[in-house]
Amino acid sequence: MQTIKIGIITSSDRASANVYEDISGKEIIRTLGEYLVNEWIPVYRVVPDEQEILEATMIELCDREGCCLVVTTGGTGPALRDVTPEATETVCQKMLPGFGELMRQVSLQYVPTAILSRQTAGIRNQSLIVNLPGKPSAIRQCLDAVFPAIPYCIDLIEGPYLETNPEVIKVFRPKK
Ligand SMILES: Nc1ncnc2c1ncn2[C@@H]1O[C@H](COP(=O)(O)OP(=O)(O)OP(=O)(O)O)[C@@H](O)[C@H]1O
Ligand SMILES: Nc1nc2c(c(=O)[nH]1)N[C@H]1C(S)=C(S)[C@@H](COP(=O)(O)O)O[C@H]1N2
Repeated sequence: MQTIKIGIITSSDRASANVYEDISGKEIIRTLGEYLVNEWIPVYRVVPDEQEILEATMIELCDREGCCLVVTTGGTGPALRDVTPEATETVCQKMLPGFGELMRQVSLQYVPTAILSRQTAGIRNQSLIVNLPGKPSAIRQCLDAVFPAIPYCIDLIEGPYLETNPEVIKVFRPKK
């Protein structure tokens, strides 16, 4: 059986320059490790907020590394250098706007500035790309909201069968 790979991309000028430690990317890896019962390998990159670098990194993780899922953090806001949603839209053939809609709705329970995130998700070939905000606390809040739909989404693009620990998070697969 093929190894399941999941990509994690942190888009942050300061984390990529080692001004601060990348807590958010590591929190994605930790959270997915709690959710999944499958064996999986993280493919982790920390890059500056540069659209070309983000696009190249997403393409590398999807096409060359064969990640079925790529989760990004950071660069989703209105700041001049925030370009993660643009990079995601450029590399994806199909967008899944429901991911951003749900994550913003859930995040509003925590911060009124949740509406400032343009986070989205989309499909590139057989990979699902999901954007999360940069704040470390946003990672678990957003993943807990959307992860129940992710394994079925990956089934639909003929990726690996993801299984979770139901005591941590329950996934939903409509009965065939
Ligand atoms: N990857 C990360 N790891 C740890 N803390 C982060 C990370 N990303 C953001 N933060 C924290 O959240 C705050 C707001 O994040 P935001 O994404 O707006 O940063 P930013 O101003 O775009 O800067 P940068 O791109 O250099 O991270 C940051 O000031 C930092 O304290
Ligand atoms: N759950 C959650 N969502 C959140 C936030 C947060 O702290 N928690 N911060 C908001 C803020 S202040 C901004 S500017 C946007 C974009 O953040 P980003 O540019 O780091 O991706 O995410 C928003 N969404």
